[in-house]
Amino acid sequence: MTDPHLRNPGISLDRSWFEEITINTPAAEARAAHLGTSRSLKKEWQAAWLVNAIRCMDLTTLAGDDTEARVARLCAKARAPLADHILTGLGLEGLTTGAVCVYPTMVAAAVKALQGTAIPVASVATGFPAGLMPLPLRLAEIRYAVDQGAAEIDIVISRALALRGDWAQLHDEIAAMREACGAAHMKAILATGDLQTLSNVYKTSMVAMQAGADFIKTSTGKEGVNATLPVSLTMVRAARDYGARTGVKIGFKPAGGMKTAKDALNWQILIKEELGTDWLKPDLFRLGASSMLGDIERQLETHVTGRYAASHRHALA
Ligand SMILES: O=C[C@H](O)COP(=O)(O)O
Repeated sequence: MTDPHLRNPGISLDRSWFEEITINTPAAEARAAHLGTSRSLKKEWQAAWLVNAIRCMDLTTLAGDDTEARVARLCAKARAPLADHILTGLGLEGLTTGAVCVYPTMVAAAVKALQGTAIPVASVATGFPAGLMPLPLRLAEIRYAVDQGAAEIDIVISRALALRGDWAQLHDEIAAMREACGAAHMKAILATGDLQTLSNVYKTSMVAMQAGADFIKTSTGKEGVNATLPVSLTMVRAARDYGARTGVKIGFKPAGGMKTAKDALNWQILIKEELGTDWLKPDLFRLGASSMLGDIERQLETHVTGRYAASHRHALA
């Protein structure tokens, strides 16, 4: 993240901010469906929004067979996300992704591969993706990733605490994680596919922000259901409510299962309509995705050349 001042100091747990809240699921679903159809973007605007999606992308690899060589290739893509002729055709230079996101043991390789750039390395931590490790080990993993050079830490919350409404312990855990992050910005992954209701999503979002999360993030990419628009709407409204009470701007990161340029547009429309254009920058918005860049690159190539490109030409990410 480029602006070190954009931090959320957090506050003590205050249940009155969320305890009485219930989210009307059909209304949230209807609003989300409307967002996807409400705008038809003109070609130039569409290209500009797709370029912005790249700027805001946490280009991710989180696979059991990750290697330093794969991470190095991913970092090369983060440095130069579009082929030269597309970049030139768009009249751009110096475009990079928002960050690269990897497992803790891959942070050093990513830092090395990104030397000489301002691209931050984000690391998942705290027993990603399930988070089912003793708290001291989860905190030690954060410190390890920071020590390796991660500038951003994507923690996972304890779903069991959220599901049984143990907000005090959830707040304490997340606050301890925030402290372990030190200067690294903290994104709190709620794993919303595990949280059962949108009301739980709202409450958990609020507790994570009260505990000091700089960003709230939907999913690990490993739950049965990952980023959806109704869940995202619920989370950004919680972020808006937290901002109205505290004056602190919280970032939002949808992640998991987003693969298309259309997804990139839909989520940006959601952010613009709910939080405003101020949020459409890497300090406050990230798209977490391992396989969305290829489709965006194809769409931008079509825009520049007027011809549709075959998918094999943009194989990585
Ligand atoms: O944080 C990012 C997600 O893990 C990426 O999920 P994905 O592989 O479904 O794009």
